[in-house]
Amino acid sequence: MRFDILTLFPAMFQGPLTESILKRAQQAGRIEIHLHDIRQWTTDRHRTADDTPYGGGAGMVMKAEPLAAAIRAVRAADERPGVTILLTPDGELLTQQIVRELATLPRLLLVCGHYEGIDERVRETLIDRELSIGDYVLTGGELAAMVVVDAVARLVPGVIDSESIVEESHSDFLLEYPHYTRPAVWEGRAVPPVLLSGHHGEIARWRRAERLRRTLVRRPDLLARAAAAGVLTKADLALLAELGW
Ligand SMILES: Nc1nonc1C(=O)NCc1ccc(Cl)cc1
Repeated sequence: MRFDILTLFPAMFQGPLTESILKRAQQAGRIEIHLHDIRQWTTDRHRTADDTPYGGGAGMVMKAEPLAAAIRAVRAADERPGVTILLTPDGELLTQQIVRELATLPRLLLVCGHYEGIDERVRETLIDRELSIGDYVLTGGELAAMVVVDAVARLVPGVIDSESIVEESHSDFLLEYPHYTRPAVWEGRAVPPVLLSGHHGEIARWRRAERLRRTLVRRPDLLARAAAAGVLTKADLALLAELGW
């Protein structure tokens, strides 16, 4: 899978995309990440990528010409079809469902907005989808783009071991079960005995029950979505009834 990131601050991506899992995934050729500095497509001496807003008001707006030229040039750089996404607070809220959908694409172009916004005419003509990583405002779209790359790349085959993807939380709307490792007792707190029992069926039932209980307590909204999606079994519903759901 190929990721193209269009940004005014390519240097911000050193670190998250050049370390650990994403670094290994790139070295293994599972994913490609190309960074593009939007200023490369400015045409004036001052390399102007933003300007004051029509109608007045504070802040600056990203100019249409350089951004549009950058998007068109980057799209043309690879024949694989891609979806062009703007990261912005007023986009569709990113969920694991959307991440899974994006991970099936051959290519993603991520446009990192900045300042007060980008010229609306670029959004109308060149942006396919607008995504937000949450209801808060960042200084720009770069961190959001890193989040999208991280979440999507980890679902690309071969990037992480496939069994941990199957079990992961939010894959079926439910939160994760609690995890433990050695020592068996830490500061007087013992690991739940069932996990040391070797009874794999009981362990699986305990873990499922913990996922349901935690989701009920922490994210009842997700539980409702799980029910609506039909991913709760009769045993789940019976247990949830005991928990008062
Ligand atoms: N929350 C978020 N989820 O995705 N992006 C954000 C975010 O705050 N971006 C800052 C920002 C600011 C201006 C423009 Cl034009 C675009 C993006």
